Amino acid sequence: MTESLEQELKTALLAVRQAALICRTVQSAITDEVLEKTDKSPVTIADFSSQAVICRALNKAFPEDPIIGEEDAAELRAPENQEFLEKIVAELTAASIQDPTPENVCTWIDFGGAKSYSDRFWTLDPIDGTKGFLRKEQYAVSLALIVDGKIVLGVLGCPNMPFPGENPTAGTLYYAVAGEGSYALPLVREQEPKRIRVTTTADFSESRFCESVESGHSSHSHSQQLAERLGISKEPRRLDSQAKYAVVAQGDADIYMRLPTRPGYREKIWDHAAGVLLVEEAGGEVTDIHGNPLQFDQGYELTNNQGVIVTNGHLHSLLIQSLDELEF
Ligand SMILES: Nc1ncnc2c1ncn2[C@@H]1O[C@H](COP(=O)(O)O)[C@@H](OP(=O)(O)O)[C@H]1O
Ligand SMILES: [Mg+2]
Ligand SMILES: [Mg+2]
Ligand SMILES: [Mg+2]
Repeated sequence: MTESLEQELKTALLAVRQAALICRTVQSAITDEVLEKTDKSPVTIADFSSQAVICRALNKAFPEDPIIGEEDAAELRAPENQEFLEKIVAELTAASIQDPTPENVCTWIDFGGAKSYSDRFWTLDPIDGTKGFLRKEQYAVSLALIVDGKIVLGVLGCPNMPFPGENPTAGTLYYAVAGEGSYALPLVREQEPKRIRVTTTADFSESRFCESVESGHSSHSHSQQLAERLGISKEPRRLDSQAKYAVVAQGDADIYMRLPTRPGYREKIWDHAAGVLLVEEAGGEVTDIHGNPLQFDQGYELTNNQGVIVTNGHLHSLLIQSLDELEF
């Protein structure tokens, strides 16, 4: 292990595990506790609880490090959302988090309020795939450390991804360190991590791809066109969140396509950073739809990139070539 990142990895694994277990408790209990954000997307008690727990832990261990997180506490501070905030306090109390007063909870969430690039920062998606979370399907708690524009550490907590040999509800905790490979372990307990690797599939006719459940996040019509051109006949696997990166990293699919639904949308760094390192360290390749590397040194968005293409490496250049012929 890169000696200098040992403490970072330990802190990140502990925090993501704790947050993912809180999310699981909330998911099993609620269906309707949703706030609507200004962009109309949903956010739940679990999103806020997860961000609070992880930012609190990071701030304690690395007080100098900025955190670019998806959520902020502005709406929680509004008087009409006091009851909602109290529910977050109750979840954190039940999880034995120390001193979760309403004020502290808002402060912890807002530790994740950095917006711009710096030489060393964390990026956090407290629940990636909130829509999947609400459907009781896949979602992920995603945390990555970026140093000099390079992702050096990524942790992905996936409470609904089965770990081989464990009870299907055990969930999986994935992590990768730059230069050290990608690993999986059960979410519920300490165990020797298992190295994961991408497939060696080199033929599109034998390949399987995955994509978003939400056609508003990734164009299903374009991926279908592309699959026809390339002779991909297997049905796509549709699942929410960065669990798709994990699926490619552990060899359960060969490709993950995220094809733009509208030209102006820019991907958010917290939707990708941990997943990208997980796939790269498992031997795969990640670029945008033009074949350019994703640039994590632009702030909270991938300003210079459009869409995302993830493969086992063998299929990458042909896929990018075929994409060039489609209109976006
Ligand atoms: N038009 C769009 N194109 C691509 N991604 C989008 C999008 N609108 C929202 N998203 C992102 O899609 C993420 C979910 O990805 P997926 O569809 O793969 O599950 C959301 O993360 P959150 O659920 O954290 O808000 C959100 O950031
Ligand atoms: Mg969201
Ligand atoms: Mg997300
Ligand atoms: Mg999110």
